[in-house]
Amino acid sequence: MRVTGNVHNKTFYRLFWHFSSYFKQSRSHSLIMESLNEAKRIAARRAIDEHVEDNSVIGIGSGSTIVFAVTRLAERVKSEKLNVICVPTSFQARQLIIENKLCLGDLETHPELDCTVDGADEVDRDLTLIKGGGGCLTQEKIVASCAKKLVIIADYTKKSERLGDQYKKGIPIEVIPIAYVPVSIKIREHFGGNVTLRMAKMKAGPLVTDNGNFILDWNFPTDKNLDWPSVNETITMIPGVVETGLFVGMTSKVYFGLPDGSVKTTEPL
Ligand SMILES: O=C(CO)[C@H](O)[C@H](O)COP(=O)(O)O
Repeated sequence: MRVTGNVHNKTFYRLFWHFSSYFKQSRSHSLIMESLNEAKRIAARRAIDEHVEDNSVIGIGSGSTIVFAVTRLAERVKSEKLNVICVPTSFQARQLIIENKLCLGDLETHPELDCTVDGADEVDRDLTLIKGGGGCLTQEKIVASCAKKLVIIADYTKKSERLGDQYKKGIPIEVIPIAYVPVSIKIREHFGGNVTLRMAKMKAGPLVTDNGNFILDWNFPTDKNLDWPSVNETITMIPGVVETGLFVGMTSKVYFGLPDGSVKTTEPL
């Protein structure tokens, strides 16, 4: 009887320890998520308040941070009765614009935009960006290239000195499906590093972009001092490459939401 009692006690304490460490971990995970979401929200809000005015055409980026920007934009359009046309950079952005009852435009009717607001996966000290973590880089770059300003909104984890310091998933590159192997080989031979085909989640096979293409993620060598403008140019010239997630010399201003509830802004020198 005593032996059985001890066994029960041990099992009980093991289970107790297991569940309490599980709850501690998931509590700290949700605290981090809350802090990141709050940082995204304040950055998005400031950017929309400072860059959107009546009668403007705004590019709407993709990702999780842009959701906060669209929410704020919808609030302002409603309360201030603003006339704003929104040009999406992805299917997700299009849905956000429609769900928030904003006015949907496109590049055929509005080829010149006042401003594009978008997120980023990483922003280095020169405001060179890695974008495309969500697979929407090509339309994001096209829309940004048509705007007078590209305003980036991000939480504090996206800020880095050099690309690759924070974002470890590599540089996304959109490719025509038949070309994914030769493009991967050429990038590896030219610059080194590792190139992987991005796979879909909840669907067998590769991820297919809004444009019907594939995404390669290039984990570039971090021990070399890569010159991003020339890297971008070289990769873009490889037949089969549609666009890279490297945004060089395009950023007008970055809004970083910080953990203390403030927003740090950075502009090109
Ligand atoms: O480039 C993007 C999508 O292709 C996003 O802007 C980037 O991935 C940032 O996303 P999030 O706001 O979720 O951090």
